[in-house]
Amino acid sequence: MTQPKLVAGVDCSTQATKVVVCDAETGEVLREGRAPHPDATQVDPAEWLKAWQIASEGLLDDVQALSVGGQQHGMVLLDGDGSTVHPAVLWNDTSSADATAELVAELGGAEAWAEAIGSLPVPSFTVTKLRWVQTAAPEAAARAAAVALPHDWLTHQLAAGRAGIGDLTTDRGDASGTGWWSPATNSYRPDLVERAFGRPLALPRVAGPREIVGETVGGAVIAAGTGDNMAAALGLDLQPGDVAVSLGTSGTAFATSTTPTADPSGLVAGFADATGGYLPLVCTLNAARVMSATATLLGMELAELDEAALNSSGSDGLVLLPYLDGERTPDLPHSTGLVYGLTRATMQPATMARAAVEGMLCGLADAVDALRAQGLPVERVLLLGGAARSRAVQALAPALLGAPVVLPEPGEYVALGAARQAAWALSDADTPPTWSVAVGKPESSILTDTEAAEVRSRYAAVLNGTRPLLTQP
Ligand SMILES: Nc1ncnc2c1ncn2[C@@H]1O[C@H](COP(=O)(O)OP(=O)(O)O)[C@@H](O)[C@H]1O
Ligand SMILES: O=C(CO)[C@@H](O)[C@H](O)COP(=O)(O)O
Repeated sequence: MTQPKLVAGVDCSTQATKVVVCDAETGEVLREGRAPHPDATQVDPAEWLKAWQIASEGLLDDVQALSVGGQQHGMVLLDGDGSTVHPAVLWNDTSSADATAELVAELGGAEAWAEAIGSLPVPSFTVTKLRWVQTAAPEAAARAAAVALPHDWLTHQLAAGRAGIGDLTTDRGDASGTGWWSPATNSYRPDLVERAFGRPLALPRVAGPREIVGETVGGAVIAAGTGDNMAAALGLDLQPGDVAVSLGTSGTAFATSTTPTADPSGLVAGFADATGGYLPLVCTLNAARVMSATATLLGMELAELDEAALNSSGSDGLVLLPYLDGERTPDLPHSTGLVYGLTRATMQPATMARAAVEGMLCGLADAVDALRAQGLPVERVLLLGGAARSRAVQALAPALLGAPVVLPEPGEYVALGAARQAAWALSDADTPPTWSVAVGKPESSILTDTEAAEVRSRYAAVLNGTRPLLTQP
């Protein structure tokens, strides 16, 4: 019997590195590993390499191809020898809020940015971090010769025999989150790097969707890799009419598109995908960790919080704005969380648990509405990420998101998408291999449409009523 060809996919995301090894033909997952990352918004990239070594230990011997999906936007600054000159500044670090405002104004406002790169930069975007580092760490900035993203950097470490920063590679999907690459024209805007940083920097070459960009010391070929959301879209085989809602560290809502978007409101980022198309996406800074932080506050395990939220009779007017790490959508980088509506009746652990889950989902419901406003059809929502395992989330999501919800069987869809890209690179086909994705039904809904509309309208009223407070540094 012939042995199946094996491919590996890596997800170097915010909280952990995850590795899956799959049958290249069917996508069946044969082995998995994971290792945590430090809990910080600025991280030495060497930590990702360590996590990769632990997560992939003993998994890769007979693997023929691999690919890296990575958290988007993180700024990795390198000197001429390829050494890092500053800790990587991650997508959820909001230090560049003032730099963002400066850059947006300098280019001529939101419309000008939407036209230039398909997105309005918020502090997550790498371009704003380039401006910020000039004043926050001028010595490091002075030594920088190249800028890369987390997946570019890890790919560079895994590729044997690369000569230096001139050999760095990226892909369309991840490049579209930098703020200096245009999905509509498929090209870099080096002028925007110079505007932000005051001088040019070497940029990774943008590889094609099924290109091989190197080889590991073990002889496995390395595919282009991509941003984590683009990899998840590939892992889910997202089709027109599908919207993925991912509840990991970030909350994201995204859909595939054959045409680029350019939303000057800044709600929808006009990203590219990993297949040659586009991936309009809305991202919040606060998702799964809203639930874990609320569990800590209430002295509960995550499973107890989930049970309490599910069995609560309702939030009874208690609203939790979940902006625990500041917020990106809505664009409120200086905001903090807020609880409104406390009475003796609502000041109960179960009501608080319910309000936390509802608050997190209301942010994502606004995200799905923003995609609708860009003309994207929302025929069904595929719910994924760590917090999609929560029964309360599953039971509240359909009514709050206003769409039928399906649950892809639990899995690491970013790593799976990266593995599918690796299998594609290994083949000589024009399209990625067909891997089936089994979907199941979520818990039964516990909110009527009328109740969901009330929850969302209270959330909007508290947000709008407190906006002046939430915008203050
Ligand atoms: N049953 C659950 N209910 C709520 N949150 C969960 C559950 N299981 C895992 N999580 C949370 O999911 C998060 C990890 O999700 P993941 O999608 O892997 O994130 P990331 O890709 O950003 O690292 C953690 O914050 C974890 O606490
Ligand atoms: O910034 C974005 C999307 O634009 C985030 O989605 C990051 O890509 C991090 O993702 P997770 O670690 O939460 O998966």
